[in-house]
Amino acid sequence: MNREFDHPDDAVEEFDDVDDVDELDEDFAGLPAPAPATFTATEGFRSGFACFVGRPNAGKSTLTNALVGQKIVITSDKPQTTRTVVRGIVHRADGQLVLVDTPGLHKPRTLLGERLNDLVTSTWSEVDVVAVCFPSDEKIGPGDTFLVNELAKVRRTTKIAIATKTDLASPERIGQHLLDIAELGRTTGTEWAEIVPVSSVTGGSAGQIDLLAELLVGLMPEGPALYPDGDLTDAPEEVLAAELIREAALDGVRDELPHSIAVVVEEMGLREGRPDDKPLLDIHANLYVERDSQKGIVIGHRGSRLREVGTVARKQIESLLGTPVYLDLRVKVAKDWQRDPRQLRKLGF
Ligand SMILES: Nc1nc2c(ncn2[C@@H]2O[C@H](COP(=O)(O)OP(=O)(O)OP(=O)(O)O)[C@@H](O)[C@H]2O)c(=O)[nH]1
Repeated sequence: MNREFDHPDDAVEEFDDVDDVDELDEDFAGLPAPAPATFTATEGFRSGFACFVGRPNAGKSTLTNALVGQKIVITSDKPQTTRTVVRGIVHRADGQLVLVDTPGLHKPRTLLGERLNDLVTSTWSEVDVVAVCFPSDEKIGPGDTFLVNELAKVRRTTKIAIATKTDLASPERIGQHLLDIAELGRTTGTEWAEIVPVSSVTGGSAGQIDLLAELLVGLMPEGPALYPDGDLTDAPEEVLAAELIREAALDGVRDELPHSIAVVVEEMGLREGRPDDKPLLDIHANLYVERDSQKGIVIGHRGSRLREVGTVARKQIESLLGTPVYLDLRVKVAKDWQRDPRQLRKLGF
């Protein structure tokens, strides 16, 4: 084994980038304060819950962020990145949409997989609309058919189909894809209320994100706003911070390692004794892996990788929460946590 990997704790101690904070104070303008809550119901105003489902990597999290207009859900090119149910809130003049982001439905191989699948199916019956995402650069496959068949059993919920990632496919391919989606609806007995092609990266009207928001709001029941103006998510800040750290840690790791990484924020609070105009948010987080060998990979040569992960995550957390952050990140081994009910509970599943 590489000797550097034997001293992960040195690496963790080296990771102390509080010095960066002064640098940051200068150009840190902060985010605008949230507007006061307005719960008054206007005639014709609609509000409700929608959730995106689809095979792993279908683009659900990216779509949630595009609709909300800010990154509140982590994304990655590793399948099955999404674990927690984070709600994004879309504010429009004609209504409010609360988006529930669910993990991808897949054949469970571990206890974690089973729990995630249960979470998905119970969400479907509680929301107003389920939107199934079918990536336009991939053919509809057995996984999609399995999912839509399962969804068909949830009778009352309105279903729509979204052809995601249209920027990655030719117009002909998109046309065929839309026909295939309609056909899948027929063979599974699912009535699509809408079939909408979108791209989350194209921007402007060509991406059709705004059109999707309008259609979704139109499918919601009439009712007052459910969340105050300006709220973009109701996920606790600890969860958002942990997710951003996990996202940074996932970048560049391969094989089974992505699934072995879990992050828990142990402590988070404003540092005492700081001047009002120079606050500092202390975050102490543990990054869990399943085996000793994985610890070395995450930490990297003399802690270089962990430092990089910490810096990327810290910047993302700062931009989301609007406060300079001191991030203390430690790597720990929770042996085979994906298969161990006690460990799963501890890690929040
Ligand atoms: N080109 C392009 N890439 C996209 C688009 N939407 C998502 N992606 C990419 O596709 C990959 C998967 O996107 P996610 O949003 O994480 O997918 P997901 O369905 O939430 O994935 P799980 O968490 O595994 O269920 C990421 O690399 C995204 O950047 C899109 O509209 N266009």
